[in-house]
Amino acid sequence: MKKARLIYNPSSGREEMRRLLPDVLHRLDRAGIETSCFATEGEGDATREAGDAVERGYDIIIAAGGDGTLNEVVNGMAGRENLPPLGVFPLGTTNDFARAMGISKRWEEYCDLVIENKTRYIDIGRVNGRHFVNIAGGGSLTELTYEVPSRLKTRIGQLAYYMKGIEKVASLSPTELVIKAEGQPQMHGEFMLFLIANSNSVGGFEKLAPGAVIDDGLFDVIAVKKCNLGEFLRLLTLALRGEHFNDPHVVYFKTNRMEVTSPASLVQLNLDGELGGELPGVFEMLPQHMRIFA
Ligand SMILES: Nc1ncnc2c1ncn2[C@@H]1O[C@H](COP(=O)(O)OP(=O)(O)OP(=O)(O)O)[C@@H](O)[C@H]1O
Repeated sequence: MKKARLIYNPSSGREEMRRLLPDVLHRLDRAGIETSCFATEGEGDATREAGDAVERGYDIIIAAGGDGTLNEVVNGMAGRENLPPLGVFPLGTTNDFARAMGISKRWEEYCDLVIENKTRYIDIGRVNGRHFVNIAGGGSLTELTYEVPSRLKTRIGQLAYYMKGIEKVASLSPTELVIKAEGQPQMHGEFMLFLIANSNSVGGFEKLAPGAVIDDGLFDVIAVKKCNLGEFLRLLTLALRGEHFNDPHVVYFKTNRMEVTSPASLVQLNLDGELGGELPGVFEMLPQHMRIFA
């Protein structure tokens, strides 16, 4: 009998997990996977619990929640020895990672993938001792994802992000950054924002980094140079269609290591949608560091 630890955030998305839990446990148990559960109560719980689950030798860890819960579980696991494969039940509002990996929202199908042990390797990003699976970024608009209150997301879903986005656009401003990336000339200038993508589904924009591959050992970096509000809004609409790469304000390249500093101001980092410290940051790749069921 295999042993699995299911770590779930009961507040994620539309709070579906409580309702699904008995059926999920029954399906896994019938297939020989004995699963115990842990419900998070707040920040840091999923990280602690995932670390414990690796140390206690569970054969499988499952993260059920949004991208924030997944990021916490990955942070509890990454860097440890003998990592078990990770399952991802997408129950959040956006579920960027699950979308990038083609993970089904139908829980029965996903349980069957876990039962059949279908796994693949994924790269993990690291900055200043913290990890991310999907995206790291900083600058204008990137603070949006962690400023939207969880209760609002439960009530109105994705719309909560759009509302906050409209509020934020009014206060767009550039930041002075120095970007040193492996294989690239150093850049020093004013930027609206920078994004370091590990997967190709970022902030609900599926075409923002279409070239990003989850197991190629490389980040896709997109930085937007200083521009005015009209130019920025135009870029956003181009990005929806994946047509932003030829815009003169966009810098795009691939790298496996990058250092970003902000000489003049404090710049917070967004890691998978959550607040992840601040610059300076050294972004490093842990190639094919983990296996996930997908
Ligand atoms: N029981 C709980 N009640 C309220 N918040 C919680 C609870 N457990 C964890 N959290 C917090 O929830 C956040 C993560 O939420 P998560 O990403 O899973 O869902 P979401 O916000 O609905 O989805 P998405 O990130 O896709 O928008 C973390 O900041 C964590 O601290």
